[in-house]
Amino acid sequence: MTTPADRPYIFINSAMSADGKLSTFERKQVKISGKADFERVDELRAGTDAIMVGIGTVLADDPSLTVKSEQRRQARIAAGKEENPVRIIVDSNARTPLDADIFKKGKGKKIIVVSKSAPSDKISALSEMPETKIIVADSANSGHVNLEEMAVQLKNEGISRLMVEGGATLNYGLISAGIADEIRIFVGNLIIGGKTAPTFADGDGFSEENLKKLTLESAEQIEDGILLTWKVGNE
Ligand SMILES: NC(=O)C1=CN([C@@H]2O[C@H](COP(=O)(O)OP(=O)(O)OC[C@H]3O[C@@H](n4cnc5c(N)ncnc54)[C@H](OP(=O)(O)O)[C@@H]3O)[C@@H](O)[C@H]2O)C=CC1
Ligand SMILES: Nc1nc(O)c(N)c(N[C@@H]2O[C@H](COP(=O)(O)O)[C@@H](O)[C@H]2O)n1
Repeated sequence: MTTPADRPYIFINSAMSADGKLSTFERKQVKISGKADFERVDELRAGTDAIMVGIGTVLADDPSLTVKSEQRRQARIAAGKEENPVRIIVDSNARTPLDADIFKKGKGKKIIVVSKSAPSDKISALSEMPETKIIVADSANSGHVNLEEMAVQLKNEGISRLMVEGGATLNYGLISAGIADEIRIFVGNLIIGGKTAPTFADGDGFSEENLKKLTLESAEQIEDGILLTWKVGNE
């Protein structure tokens, strides 16, 4: 059993529709938030040590996860940091495409977290990508990466503050592992619908006696949406 001191402070930032969806049934990136929220997310990115997504988001959206503002990148450099936070993909089977935007856009370190059963040829191909480190984590019972053990390894890499940008399955994995400390959700002014569209937290779901309790820290209107900030009760 690890303690919060053994791992980074982990917060999830997502944008969801008014009906709780992260994207459409086609699982393609949807513009949920506007310019003001985009700036807020960029500021959050610039203030973290690392940004993490699941392999599902890489395959669906191909994000670059870079800090977009030149001014914010320069401020990081002036503070003695890389211009982008470390970019991390949780990818048990080393499926990250070698032509993913994370490798093509922006400077800085990348970490791919794989499980011990990932194919060795795929691991070695990824490890040859520039500024890329492979972390091999234990497998959870599900066969996916053991997120708690991964978090300890990331702390040992010098990551103290970790921002997670989804998607639905990774969000649930972190919350159910009891290692998500804070959740920031921008609720946008649209309905996406669809029973197979990803929600903020998919996975198996909690039974009634195990529901995860949150404490509301703030609710702030941004343009036509609301930013909700919650602390997660992990005790
Ligand atoms: N609106 C928003 O803010 C955002 C929306 N999205 C949307 O979300 C969708 C993608 O979500 P989703 O498909 O759920 O993919 P995720 O990005 O959540 O990645 C899930 C994958 O991560 C890997 N993984 C490894 N270990 C674990 C673990 N212990 N727990 C959970 N996952 C693990 C698994 O694949 P493996 O076993 O192969 O490793 C799993 O399938 C897309 O439609 C995207 O557009 C995504 C981000 C933000
Ligand atoms: N904050 C926010 N608002 C939206 O409307 C979104 N669709 C997302 N999606 C996330 O942003 C990632 C794209 O990052 P890059 O621009 O490529 O750096 C995407 O993968 C989702 O994580 N976020």
